[in-house]
Amino acid sequence: MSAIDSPSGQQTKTYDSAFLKACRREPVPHTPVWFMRQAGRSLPEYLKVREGIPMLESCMRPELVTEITLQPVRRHKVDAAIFFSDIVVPLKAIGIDLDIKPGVGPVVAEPIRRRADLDRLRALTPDDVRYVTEAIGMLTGELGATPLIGFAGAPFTLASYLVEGGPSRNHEHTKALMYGDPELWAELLDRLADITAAFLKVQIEAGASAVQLFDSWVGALAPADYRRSVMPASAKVFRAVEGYGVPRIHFGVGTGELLGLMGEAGADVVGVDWRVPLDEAARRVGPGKALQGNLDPAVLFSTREAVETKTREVLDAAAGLEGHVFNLGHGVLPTTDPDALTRLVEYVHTHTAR
Ligand SMILES: Cc1c2[nH]c(c1CCC(=O)O)Cc1[nH]c(c(CCC(=O)O)c1C)Cc1[nH]c(c(CCC(=O)O)c1C)Cc1[nH]c(c(C)c1CCC(=O)O)C2
Repeated sequence: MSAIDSPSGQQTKTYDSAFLKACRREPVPHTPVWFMRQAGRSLPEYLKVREGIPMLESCMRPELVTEITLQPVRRHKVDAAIFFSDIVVPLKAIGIDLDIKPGVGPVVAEPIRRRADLDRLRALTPDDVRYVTEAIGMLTGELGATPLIGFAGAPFTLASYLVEGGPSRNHEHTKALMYGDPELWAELLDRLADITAAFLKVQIEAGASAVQLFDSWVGALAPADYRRSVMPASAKVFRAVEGYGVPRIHFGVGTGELLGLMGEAGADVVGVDWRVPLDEAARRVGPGKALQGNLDPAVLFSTREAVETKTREVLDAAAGLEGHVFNLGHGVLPTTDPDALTRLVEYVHTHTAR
């Protein structure tokens, strides 16, 4: 091993990567790109290694997690890897009876709706998720200078799965609890904040160099309800990991009206879906934060010309930003042509090279 490849040399190179620089709002050699759900069903090599292995089980096999996490980095040359896991993994790890049903999503056997149900949400310890620590150890060795993003589900989005018992369009049971028993709701979110913070800490201590908090379904709330009933718990998660100095990304869908508050909750980078142009998002978020986004994932089903036009629109809207991480406005759709993603990475890299 030469001096330049020594572990500390590698850490410096990771620190100086375009992705982490953009998160810190420093000048970058090119706009960094990664995709939410970049690992997964859009890749034939993913479908091959996952064959016959249930989703949650695959998250508990460090060698498989390492391989799946590396697949999109190899294929698309993205600027960051995202740890292959799921937002419900820490809940499973503390003993919640749940499964991820193909084509459906997480399904919880006994929903959490009463005070007595809270006892099932015990604290998460690193021992509960040793396979995560092990996988990240393997990954950081393989990734070289490419940063690894750790992640977790935010308290509201986790609560929605737990209270509804599965995916939900209207979140009616969740909102019924939030409006009808604010005290129980606050306790539920506080416990989830502690579990989420513990899960993120495990990932950072194992070597993740950024973290993303997915509050995918929080766009269902009005700003006043978000501020009162959700923001305290999400802010607790961000505070808990502040001292590590790793960038904290905060993402949700349909959050145009919440972008300012989501930044205020404690994020360094605010993720934006495709409904709000990035220059307008920057006005809503205010100074001092980088933005991530925001090409509509469905655009990738269109012609090459349309993809390039829509990509240029995103880059033009981001031109005045201090820090921009290019991403889709939500996850890669499962039937996306992987070559369209590879071309998109190359397009952004060449058209933003400085
Ligand atoms: C809401 C949510 C979940 N999980 C996640 C979120 C937040 C992100 C978002 O808003 O999309 C987060 C997640 N889930 C997965 C990742 C892996 C990393 C990556 O982005 O590449 C990440 C970051 C793997 C996965 N998680 C899941 C898959 C698909 C399962 C499979 O391949 O068999 C993958 C690759 C399962 C899952 N898990 C969940 C859903 C809705 C689904 C899809 C169900 C389906 O359509 O089959 C819950």
